Amino acid sequence: MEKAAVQQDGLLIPLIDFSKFLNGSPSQKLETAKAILAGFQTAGFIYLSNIPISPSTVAHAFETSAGFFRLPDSVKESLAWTTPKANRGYSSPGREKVTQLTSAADVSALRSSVPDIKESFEIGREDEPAHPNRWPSEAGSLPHSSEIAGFRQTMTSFFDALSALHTSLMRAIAVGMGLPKTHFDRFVCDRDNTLRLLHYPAVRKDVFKINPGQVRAGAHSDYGSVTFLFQDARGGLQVQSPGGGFVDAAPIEGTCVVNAGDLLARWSNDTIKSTVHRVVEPPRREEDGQNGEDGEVYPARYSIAYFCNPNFKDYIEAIPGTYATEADKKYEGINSGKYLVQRLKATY
Ligand SMILES: O=C(O)CCC(=O)C(=O)O
Ligand SMILES: [Fe+2]
Repeated sequence: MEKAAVQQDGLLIPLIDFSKFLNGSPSQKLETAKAILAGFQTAGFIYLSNIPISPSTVAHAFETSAGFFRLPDSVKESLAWTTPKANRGYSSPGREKVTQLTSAADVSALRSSVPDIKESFEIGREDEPAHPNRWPSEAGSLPHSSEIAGFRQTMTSFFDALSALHTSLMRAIAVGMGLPKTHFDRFVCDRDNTLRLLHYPAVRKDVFKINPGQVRAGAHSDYGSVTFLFQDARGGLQVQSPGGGFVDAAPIEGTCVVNAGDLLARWSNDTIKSTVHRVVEPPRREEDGQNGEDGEVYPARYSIAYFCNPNFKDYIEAIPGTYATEADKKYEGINSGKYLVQRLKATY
């Protein structure tokens, strides 16, 4: 029986040992697949332990990501995110504004706009000539070369490992639904996924007091099929409970969080949930205020998300078994790529 990773206010997010789906007995495989599907159907979120990506690989990806975000702003800006279709490159929405809060004018500007306090870098699949990734130069002669050594290699191999994990997870969902294990293989083979490095800079604690609406990442649901999310030990991720409040989805070492996105909800005829989540300041800890360890500032938080999608060229209509008759289908079929570009256009 799996454990609960989160259990509060009617939200139960299961913690599932993925190795039992990959390497277990036939009955363990089936039971695990059913638990995964049930987690997506009820919470829209699960935690997976024992994924076939080693903790040292994940740690190395985090170190490499931190090196990227230490690059001079001018270098990062030269790699700026361009278009929803390409969906690759660097974004720094509202960063200066929120971390250098000095004047009353700044405060009121912040009140009215409340930008997310985050910067991100998006990486797509490499074999897409129309939209090349925006890699920083790793030339040894550059002043920042030590920050960025091996960046491209590290991120492309992390992308590859996650795309294999995506295929395995979709197999678990297929088995959970009583479909042939490889049902979704043909929908994920193009690897039209996005690896997003996220950095939430250190921020003064009073920013959150002055503006109660301030968050590190605003409430949203993801767009695609599933998202794999690796978070550091800071905390701050919250998931909406059935009652509408937000519940902490605390980091659990050695796990990754996986959530279903809007396109999978639609694809599943709403049998799977795409649940709203956000990132706020870290939860208050016992030691806060006693030894003044963290002082006036919340330390930086890093996370890495891998957004998975059905192949952009694919036509997405209700998965077999999620409807009894044609009249039960809640949505028209839709092209995956078109749907996702529409959604991205609305955010950027
Ligand atoms: O950083 C996180 O923990 C969550 C990020 C997220 O939800 C997103 O980028 O869609
Ligand atoms: Fe998200």
